[in-house]
Amino acid sequence: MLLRLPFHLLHSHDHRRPLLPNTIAPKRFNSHIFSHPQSLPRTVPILRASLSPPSSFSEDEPDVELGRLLALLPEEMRRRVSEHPELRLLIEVVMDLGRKPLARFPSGDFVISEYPITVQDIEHATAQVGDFAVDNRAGISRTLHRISAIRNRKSAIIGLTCRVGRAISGSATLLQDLVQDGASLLLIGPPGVGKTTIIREIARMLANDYKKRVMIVDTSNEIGGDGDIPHAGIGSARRMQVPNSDIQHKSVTLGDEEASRRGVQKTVLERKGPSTFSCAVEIISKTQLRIHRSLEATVDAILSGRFPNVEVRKMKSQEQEEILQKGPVFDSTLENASEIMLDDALERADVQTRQKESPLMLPINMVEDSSEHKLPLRLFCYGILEATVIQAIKQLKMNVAALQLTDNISEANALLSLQSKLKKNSRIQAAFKSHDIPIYVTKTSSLEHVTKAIRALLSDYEDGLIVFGSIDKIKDSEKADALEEARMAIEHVVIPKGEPVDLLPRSYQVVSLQLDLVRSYQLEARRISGESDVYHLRILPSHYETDEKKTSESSEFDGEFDDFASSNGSTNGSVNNLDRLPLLPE
Ligand SMILES: Nc1ncnc2c1ncn2[C@@H]1O[C@H](COP(=O)(O)OP(=O)(O)OP(=O)(O)O)[C@@H](O)[C@H]1O
Repeated sequence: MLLRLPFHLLHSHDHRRPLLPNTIAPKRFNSHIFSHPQSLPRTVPILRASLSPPSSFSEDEPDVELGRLLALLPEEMRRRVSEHPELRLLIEVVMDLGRKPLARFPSGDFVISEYPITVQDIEHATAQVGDFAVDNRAGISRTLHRISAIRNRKSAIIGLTCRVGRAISGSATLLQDLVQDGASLLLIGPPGVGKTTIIREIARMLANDYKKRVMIVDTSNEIGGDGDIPHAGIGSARRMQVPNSDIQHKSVTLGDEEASRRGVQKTVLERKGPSTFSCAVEIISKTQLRIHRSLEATVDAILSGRFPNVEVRKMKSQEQEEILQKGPVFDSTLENASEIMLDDALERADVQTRQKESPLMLPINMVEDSSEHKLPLRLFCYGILEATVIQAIKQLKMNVAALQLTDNISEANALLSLQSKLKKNSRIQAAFKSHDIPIYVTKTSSLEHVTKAIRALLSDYEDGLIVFGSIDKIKDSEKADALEEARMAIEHVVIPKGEPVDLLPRSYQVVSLQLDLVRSYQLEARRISGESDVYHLRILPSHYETDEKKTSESSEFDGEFDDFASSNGSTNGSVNNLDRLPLLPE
């Protein structure tokens, strides 16, 4: 099995790339590579694993392993943490120079000492761990603990995060069938959600339960533990250490240089070929996952602004209750698979954080329905009261969710207008015509006529005469290009340099997609009309106040109808002949 990040999803830890409105990229993605020693490029099938633990699993008693981590602390701090009632659930200890040390538990942070961390405290800790590799991580021999360093500008260590590592049998239970399918899996999740733990467990299952020859390429010794003898948590899998993780990642990472080159040239990143991974797993919490069975379809969907189809998997609540009743289990001494530590509060916090932070993480309710999700028909009304339309919808006894009113042309699938009003407004006609949006007119705005109009419109829709906007007709690659161009401009110029950027000219619909992306970064943009129905977007940095912005605010189209009607000079005069519009039967 090969676990790697695909080109289009892999970013350095601090890159943020929201692709959907109201979401921010996860803080980081991690990758680990497993490969079969005899046939490196091929993926190795992962078979269904039984849940029974291997006979010999634990390197040492869990308390002994935890003790090795606590030994990094000065004595008084060690005593305070050891007395904590949730000691066995300890997640990590944070020691930052000049600050009070913290112990992180699922229930929250615990201040270990009122005295700030000194240089001596940090030296005491670092003296007991192995060498820090280029990724700034070190371990403690024959344990799964991981120590990450923060350095100052002169490279001296000024902060440590001491993460407790545990081998947990059953942590990969929810992925059994995927493991069995043998597909390449991409695991995505925010820090500390349990990716490493799952990968370790998959390796153990493969090696011990299925007698596969498994080689773990262990980037920072997180999976097999530090030292030359791997931790028992990987079972009989073998482990290959990586001397320089920089080189390993350069096969898979889009470097900053390359990224800025692309940004400057306004070329784009798109899915050029098949993904390395057939399937992706978003780890929402220790008890909940989202499966993207076709990673390619997910990426295509997100790039084109649609919601991907996902499968949500949760541990059964009964199982959770049993676990909670039994109490959390600290380490690999688990007797059966259901004994996985659960903490409700932690889990809820995980879900909430992720909904805010990740481009792939969609609101739960949206995700769960996404496979049956049917888009509503969006109607732009002109010269007809909204109340009349709503009444008509009621009269037709149709599902209100199936038809929505919009005052944004870029979203509309159809225009319903009073004939006399439309005749007088050539700009609206031209705007709808240029966007290839069908126009329906009624002679009066009475309920009867409006109802008939909507009935006719719906029947055309069902017959396929109205499509979901012409945006659907645009090639996915064009949408992907445009979105990537906007993202690059935002992340490489607008945000870091505080400068406005003009994007390449695009069709109105594509510019609308770019505008949505810009707004998801809480930035503003102006849609500027060019020749023959071509527009381009100018992305403005936050707090960008110039005469140009003020002028553009008053004169350029920002997607709202009124602005458009008053400013779209390019379509002025190209009046559609109203007589050729479909006039609804009275
Ligand atoms: N199923 C589980 N039950 C209980 N504890 C778990 C479970 N999975 C992981 N943990 C614990 O949660 C902590 C974080 O796990 P892990 O290091 O695997 O996360 P990660 O996603 O790989 O983190 P990072 O992104 O920071 O490398 C560890 O202390 C681990 O022991």
